[in-house]
Amino acid sequence: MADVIIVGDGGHSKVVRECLEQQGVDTIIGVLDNKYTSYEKLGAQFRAPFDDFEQYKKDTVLWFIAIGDNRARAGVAAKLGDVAYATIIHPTAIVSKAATIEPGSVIMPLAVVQPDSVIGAHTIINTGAIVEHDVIISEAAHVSPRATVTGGVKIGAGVHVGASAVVNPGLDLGAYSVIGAGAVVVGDTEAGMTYVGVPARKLDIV
Ligand SMILES: CC(=O)SCCNC(=O)CCNC(=O)[C@H](O)C(C)(C)COP(=O)(O)OP(=O)(O)OC[C@H]1O[C@@H](n2cnc3c(N)ncnc32)[C@H](O)[C@@H]1OP(=O)(O)O
Repeated sequence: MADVIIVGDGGHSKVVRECLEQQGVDTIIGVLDNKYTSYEKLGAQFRAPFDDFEQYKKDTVLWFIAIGDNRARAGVAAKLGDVAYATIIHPTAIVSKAATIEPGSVIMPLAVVQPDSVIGAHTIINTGAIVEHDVIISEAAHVSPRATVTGGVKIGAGVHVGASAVVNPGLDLGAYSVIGAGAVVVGDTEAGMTYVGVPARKLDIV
């Protein structure tokens, strides 16, 4: 049982906190977000500005960055430096014993992660998403609700797979590429590019 500080107090944070509470292992002691201008107590927890994070660093505390935007999440991880992170797995998620979930990641309700897959640090496997066998996900990625990543896919850092999208087997998604909601990805994606539709095509850059 560890004390956890959550960074971020938006919609994604609400869901993360619910997952952590239902996991029933660790206890949230506070939430940092720059929407707060000073330290305040809220029941058994505190709220405080994120910019004050240095004063909350302790060997006994775990952190969790609950910010939905992939670049922002990665940026906060870089700022926080060498802290320890919680790993959050909702009790209804099915995670293979042969899968690896790196710290700072969350596996949301009803998600599935199959054998020999690796979920990199600060990654979100959102509600009902499926990550099949042998999928390697780098850090700060997001597989959105009900998306399906089929076997042997490689997902680069910061990739966002939109809700209900499908990624065909063995593909390689370049860092920070974005897959639109409902897309079916049939080829590798270029870093930083956005793909939509069935089959998925690169969006023209204006
Ligand atoms: C818990 C949660 O809520 S997790 C949240 C998960 N979020 C998602 O799944 C959202 C994923 N995001 C999307 O699908 C977005 O629409 C994106 C990223 C693909 C595109 O967003 P933008 O860059 O803002 O593009 P924009 O909305 O201007 O659309 C550009 C064009 O692509 C089309 N388009 C946008 N999204 C899609 C899509 N998912 N499928 C097909 N076409 C699309 C638009 O109709 C538009 O076409 P047009 O130029 O012919 O008019």
